[in-house]
Amino acid sequence: MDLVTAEQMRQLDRMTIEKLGIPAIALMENAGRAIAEEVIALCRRGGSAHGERAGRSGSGGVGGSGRSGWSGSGDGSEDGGSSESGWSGWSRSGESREDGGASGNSGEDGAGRRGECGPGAERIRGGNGGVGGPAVLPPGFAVSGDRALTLDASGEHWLILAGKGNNGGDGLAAARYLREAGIAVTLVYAAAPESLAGEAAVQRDAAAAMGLPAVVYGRDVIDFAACSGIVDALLGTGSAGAPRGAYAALIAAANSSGKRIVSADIPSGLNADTGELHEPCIHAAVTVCLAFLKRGLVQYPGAGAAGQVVVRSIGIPAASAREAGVQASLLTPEVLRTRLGVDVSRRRSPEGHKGTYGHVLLAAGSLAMSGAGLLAARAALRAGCGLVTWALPDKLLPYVIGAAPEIMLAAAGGREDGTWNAGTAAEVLRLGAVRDVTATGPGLGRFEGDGEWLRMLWEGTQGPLVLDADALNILADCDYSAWSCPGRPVILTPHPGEMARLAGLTTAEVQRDRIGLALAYATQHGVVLVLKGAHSVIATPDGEAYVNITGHPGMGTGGAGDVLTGIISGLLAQGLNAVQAAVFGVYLHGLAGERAAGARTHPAGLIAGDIIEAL
Ligand SMILES: NC(=O)C1=CN([C@@H]2O[C@H](COP(=O)(O)OP(=O)(O)OC[C@H]3O[C@@H](n4cnc5c(N)ncnc54)[C@H](OP(=O)(O)O)[C@@H]3O)[C@@H](O)[C@H]2O)[C@@H](O)CC1
Ligand SMILES: Nc1ncnc2c1ncn2[C@@H]1O[C@H](COP(=O)(O)OP(=O)(O)O)[C@@H](O)[C@H]1O
Ligand SMILES: [K+]
Repeated sequence: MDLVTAEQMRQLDRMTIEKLGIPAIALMENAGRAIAEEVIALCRRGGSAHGERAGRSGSGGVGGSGRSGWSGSGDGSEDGGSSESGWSGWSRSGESREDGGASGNSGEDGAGRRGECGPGAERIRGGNGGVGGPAVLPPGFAVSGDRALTLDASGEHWLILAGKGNNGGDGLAAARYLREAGIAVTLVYAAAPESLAGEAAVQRDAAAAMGLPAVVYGRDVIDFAACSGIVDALLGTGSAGAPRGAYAALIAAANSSGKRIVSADIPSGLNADTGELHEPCIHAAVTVCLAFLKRGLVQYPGAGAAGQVVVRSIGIPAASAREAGVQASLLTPEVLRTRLGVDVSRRRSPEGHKGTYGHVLLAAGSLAMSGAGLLAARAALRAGCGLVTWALPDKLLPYVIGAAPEIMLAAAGGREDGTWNAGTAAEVLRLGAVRDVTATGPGLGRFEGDGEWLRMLWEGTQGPLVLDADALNILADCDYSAWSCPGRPVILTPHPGEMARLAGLTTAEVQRDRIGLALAYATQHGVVLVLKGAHSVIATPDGEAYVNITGHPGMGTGGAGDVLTGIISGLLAQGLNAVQAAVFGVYLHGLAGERAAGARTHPAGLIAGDIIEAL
């Protein structure tokens, strides 16, 4: 599933309108219809404002998954839902929605019988809901109605907050479909209706011609208390900066009404590219994202304001995304399989032996932080590599003998107090020369001459090099652009604090636009970059980015990152290339974290070792 910026979205609109000749008003009609269908689906579910949002962030409950409420229907992308890798949160429009969903325009019931359960079909065939329970219909002729746009006996009354741009136009189109579905609507114009132009003005006139009641902010009384839900069509991808004037007032009133809010495209007040929340910003129960997923909807804090995100097709071909230079994707098993060529089933050859699956050299740990090395080494083995050698300071070795009997230990020298020193570089290089991957950083600590130590590894390591934790802090203190590079891949796995040091920014600046920063850093420095944290971003040297949504807040626990280093290294040893290993490693790490959190009495009890055991 592609992730677009507002500018890319404008380009995709233009390409569709100019190259395919699809009129802009047709796209707006599709948008309006999609929004209306999702409102109706929400009404059917009967979700309360807070109930829906609890689903989205349902990670706090016992066994909850951090993405349990995501149900993007995946139109406009190549991704179908797949549960085989625990990806049950996403489902393709109309294929497997459990809610009788919006998108299920097929008149298909939960058992997959076509044409038998849609309200239209029931009426035409005389109904089957009478005394005695559901009748078994004979096979044969059937007709189904437009179930996605039908809501019987609704008693619903929705306010449609409309801005004066195309986002407002989408909302006005949705209002007509809602009215058709039997839902009472009142249009609330943020600006004088006469100020609307283009397609939005066409929608205004169509709504007026249908006799939809309308009020105007600043002129009329707006009764939020009387409505049952709100469509937020104030600001979309054309918004700039914090909402002003009437827009700000309407957003604040909508939020404080406590009513269910369905946002058109993005919650008004959200930066569509970065996920930054302006003040005020709509807090939606559902966001009906049009055509392509906007980057801001997957980056926090924006991801927290969007509620359940549903991506709906409006007639812009999915394939045009690559043509428009879109280089970011949501990480799904489908992307792993098709775009990255990863065997997500992790098949093993029946003839395979430990030599088949590669050998990791891990240079990590020191007396006070030996656990970091142990976690990374064990995680590499659990990721499936054949052998792990853990290089560590001589003085540490006696203390870890037997801690994990599967791991081979190699004393690398170091100081009397069990820490590393610059002189160990030659030994680490010697050990690494006959292994498939070298990883370093967890529990490494800082030491005199560590910059030169890392330079020797950087320039001398022939296989893939994974740097985490203190190795990143060392790197941040070096001008490594001057270091020679033997042409092997480097994977950096910073958390936001480490990223801030690497990029010379504050942590807040790092978090402001994680996708943009990760892409810029990876391409500038020629590295694969894993920017960790909720919705980790993986960026490649050739300018692709992947956003991972597996994981759990319970993973905010010491050592969870060391486990990731081990997993990525273990996958590299098995022959995955650097991008595959980084992306799949992050995905598996998150999945294991979810499983581990689910296995605890409370997810807060999760510790890093649990993630390893859940691999
Ligand atoms: N074919 C198409 O075109 C398709 C379009 N689509 C839909 O269009 C949306 C994009 O529409 P858009 O480009 O018209 O911009 P939009 O988000 O409505 O906002 C612009 C208006 O807001 C105003 N405004 C801006 N910032 C503001 C602020 N801070 N505070 C207050 N006001 C502010 C600005 O006012 P101005 O600055 O000009 O005075 C202007 O009037 C997109 O998200 C999707 O929903 C899709 O359906 C696909 C097909
Ligand atoms: N809220 C969250 N959702 C998903 N993953 C998370 C969350 N919080 C932390 N993680 C993951 O846990 C790991 C923590 O890594 P890090 O901060 O380096 O820990 P440490 O340095 O203690 O090993 C990262 O992979 C991060 O993406
Ligand atoms: K909006």
